[in-house]
Amino acid sequence: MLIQDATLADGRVVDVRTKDGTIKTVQSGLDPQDGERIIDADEKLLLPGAIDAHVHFRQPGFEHKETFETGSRSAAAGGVTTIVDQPNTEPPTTDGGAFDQKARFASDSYVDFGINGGVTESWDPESLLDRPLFALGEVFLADSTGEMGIDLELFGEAVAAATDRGVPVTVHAEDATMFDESQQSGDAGGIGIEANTDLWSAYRTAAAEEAAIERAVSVGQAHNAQIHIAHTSTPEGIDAAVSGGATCEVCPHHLFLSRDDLGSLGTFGRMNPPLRSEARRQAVFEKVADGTVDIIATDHAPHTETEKQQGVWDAPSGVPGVETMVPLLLAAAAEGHWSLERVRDLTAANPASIFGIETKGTIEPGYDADFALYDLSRTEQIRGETLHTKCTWTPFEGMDGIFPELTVVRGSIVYERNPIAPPIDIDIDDVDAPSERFGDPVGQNVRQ
Ligand SMILES: NC(=O)N[C@@H](CC(=O)O)C(=O)O
Ligand SMILES: [Zn+2]
Ligand SMILES: [Zn+2]
Repeated sequence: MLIQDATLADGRVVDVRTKDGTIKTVQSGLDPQDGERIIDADEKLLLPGAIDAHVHFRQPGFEHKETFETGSRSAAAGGVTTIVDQPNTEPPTTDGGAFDQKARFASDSYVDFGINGGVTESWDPESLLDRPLFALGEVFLADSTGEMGIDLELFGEAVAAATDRGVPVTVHAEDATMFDESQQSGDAGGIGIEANTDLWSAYRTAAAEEAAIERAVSVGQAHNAQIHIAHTSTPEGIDAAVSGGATCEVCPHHLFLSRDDLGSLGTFGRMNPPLRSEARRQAVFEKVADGTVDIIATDHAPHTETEKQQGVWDAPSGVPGVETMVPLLLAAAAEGHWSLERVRDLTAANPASIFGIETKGTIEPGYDADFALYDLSRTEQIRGETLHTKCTWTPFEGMDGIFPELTVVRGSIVYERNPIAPPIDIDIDDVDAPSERFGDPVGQNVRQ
């Protein structure tokens, strides 16, 4: 494949030649070779495929919410070429057998994947850590979907066991003893968007996140472990992670939404950790823009609309996001909030280097040919009904996004927005949405 005249995040306009799934050459003025597929990028933006280090694709156990097939199509259509699945499935990924079973399901994936292992009282560290885990995590220090919360003693044992094997640990850091129970007697409102979900934000306090992060990083330091704090939602939490020697991630919902949005989102804005005050959101945004935060990951946590149509205390926690992460970040870049290089680093280069995925995250010779092409002049409004996840809704409905035209995984086109030759059985005049096409599910485990 030869991609001609692509603009990289640093502004260089280059040709990119791939061969056998790998980037061969990056320079301008390359001549096409016999039989080579040529893609004219027309100076559109070519980003390394995003690595979303935090998704819940729900398989096995909750296939009505998502599967590797549907979740990875959503990833591909959002410019994400590697996803990392979390362990709160059924069975939970807490032993070698459960890991192997999940790995078989994951072979349906359109994009590359990593599989995390989880910790519960009944986990089997021997067999689990024997498998090619992406990371141990997310290790839940408080209950979230799946009720896998554990105490600090078990956390310490888990960190020690993972570190022995050179495996990084990702942490869901909230301290349930610091939740504000008094909120439970507040006016809960109705169901779904009528629910008073601000109570959820008031209940799972910012202080509970900061305290749990402080504890997690100190356990990490005691064991000389590699700790990554998942979905930090507060500036205090980010500072605690960074000063404690951990890396941290921020999710698009904590970057673009706040408690001020809960009036219209209701339970569709309930997740863990919860949405924070607008002032905290802005401070988190600043820390992403200035490079304090290491990565953006989505915590893509689909639940059906029916499941969300409950009261504030009964609806499940979590929102989808794998398809809208890069589009939202690029739209914000187009508005001048951060550079394209920042987007590239937060979504590709940094996750690759933090988790030691040596062949991904960079458009340079020798790396995997994972990338996506974007037309920065084509901002559109995000619509839940056009996304490819099983989840029919998005908390980002109506917000600006810049979606990819083309997504490539190890040299294979997995998603094409406006195929140059439309499929013959579709009359292009009959479709009002842009036509699009998926390639084959070529996904492989990034750890062998
Ligand atoms: N974030 C959430 O609110 N929910 C996640 C679990 C998690 O990441 O805590 C889910 O699996 O639904
Ligand atoms: Zn979590
Ligand atoms: Zn999660």
